[in-house]
Amino acid sequence: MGPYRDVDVVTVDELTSSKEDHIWRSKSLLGLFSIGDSLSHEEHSEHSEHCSEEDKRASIVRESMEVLRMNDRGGYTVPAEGLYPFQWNWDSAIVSAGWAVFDEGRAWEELETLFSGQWEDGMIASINFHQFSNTYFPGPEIWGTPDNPSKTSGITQPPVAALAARFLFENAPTPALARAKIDALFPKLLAWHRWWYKARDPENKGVVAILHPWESGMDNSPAWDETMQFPVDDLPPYERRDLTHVDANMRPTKDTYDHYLTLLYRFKKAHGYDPEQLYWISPFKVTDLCTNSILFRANRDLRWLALQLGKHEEVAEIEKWLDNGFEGFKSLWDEEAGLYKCQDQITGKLADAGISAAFLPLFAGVASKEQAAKLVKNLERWLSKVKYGVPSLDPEDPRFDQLQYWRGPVWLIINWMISNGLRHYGYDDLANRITEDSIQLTNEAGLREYFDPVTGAGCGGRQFSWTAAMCLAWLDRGAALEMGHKMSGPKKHLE
Ligand SMILES: O=C(O)[C@@H](CO)O[C@H]1O[C@H](CO)[C@@H](O)[C@H](O)[C@@H]1O
Repeated sequence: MGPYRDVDVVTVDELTSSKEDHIWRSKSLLGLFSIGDSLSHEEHSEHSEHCSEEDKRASIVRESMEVLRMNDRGGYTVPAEGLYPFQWNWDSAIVSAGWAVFDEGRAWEELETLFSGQWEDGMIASINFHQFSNTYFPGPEIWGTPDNPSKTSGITQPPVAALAARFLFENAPTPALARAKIDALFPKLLAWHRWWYKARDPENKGVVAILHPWESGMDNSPAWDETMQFPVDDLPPYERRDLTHVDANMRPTKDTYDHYLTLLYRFKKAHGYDPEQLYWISPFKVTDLCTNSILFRANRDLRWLALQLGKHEEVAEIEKWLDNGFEGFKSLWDEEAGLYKCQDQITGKLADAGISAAFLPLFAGVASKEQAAKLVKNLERWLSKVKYGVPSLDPEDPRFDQLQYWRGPVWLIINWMISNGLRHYGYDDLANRITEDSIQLTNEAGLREYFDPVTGAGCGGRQFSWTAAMCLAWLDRGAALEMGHKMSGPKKHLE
């Protein structure tokens, strides 16, 4: 039994001693997306010297709501028109928190639609293909998963959904609705988490493997440069669509795409995406920090939900995952670098790249105070080299590229997770710097997919759903709630 049994936020202190439970317990009462992380609307007013800044944020809130409505395809939200025309897994989970700020019913619907594509074995795929589109490659005809026509991709993405479900449940203006929704959703969330351990940790390492860079969500990260060295197969000719929407210098190379597709075709042709086989045959098998940090954090939130629902057997099952995960994370710590690293499960080697996911164990709550101090030292060094944090790669790494997708630019969803983690460990000043940078980036460049950490320019897709959701649920939550309140009449204030 873990010492975290009676508290609702797990930190290393709670896993190793119960001395500081009361501190974390009171912090946790502040809620998930708002753990002191956003300045409230009032604080914004006090701190803002210029009225125009406030007006700017009000217009960003309006635009964020419009972007979600514009990208709404009826029950699900596409990440961006044209570039990503289907329902993506972790995008949708983040986006549901954005909807929750002004449309409670629609927020639950986002998660329900995501789980409507759940595989029999519990997996939630990286992409749900609800409607036809020819603006994205590879689409359903290429994936060819066992459903005919293919309803989903054949791989997964970081399990953010339990975090989002807790956020929706805990902050629900209509508790009875939330209870009914969570009663139905909980078994599906649990089945997905069980799938992770069964399909991706059959050797009981405590940490799970990803089998494709697309599963990490950080698709083009230098952390995969070495692990992607396997030879590519003879591939059917293919035509990329991403380059018709976004500059080639912001997207992965042809060689990288050849590797992505080699994995896809091997998984499809030889093994029909059978997870029990994929784990053993994939030439790419990595312990990814992003996935594992999110899974650990999601287990904490799933445990919290299980406690609310009185599901004690399930609580015990989840606590076992947390205990094993805590042990598993130890193999990912690089003491010399003072960073967590991804690990190649085939060679056992830690990746040579320091990536932004190195700081996500703070979000998971799995780092010790000593490890947190070392991470912070690295983070401060990174931030001293760029104007806007947090770059997706150490700016002193020779591979750093301020425009290339996941090889330098800033993503707001990662900023939120890092700043949230920093606050848990008491690094409020650093968390504020990241929050402020995120505000400046959206002020200057709008709701872009990602941002140049050196110039602040917007990159990738425009009117991007998860960036809009991060403004609504994190950066401008106070203002968004107020605006939502005016639009839809009185409802319970969430803070
Ligand atoms: O580039 C792509 O085609 C897709 C493949 O899943 O990934 C990007 O785009 C997806 C949609 O926003 C994200 O979920 C991923 O994390 C990544 O940034």
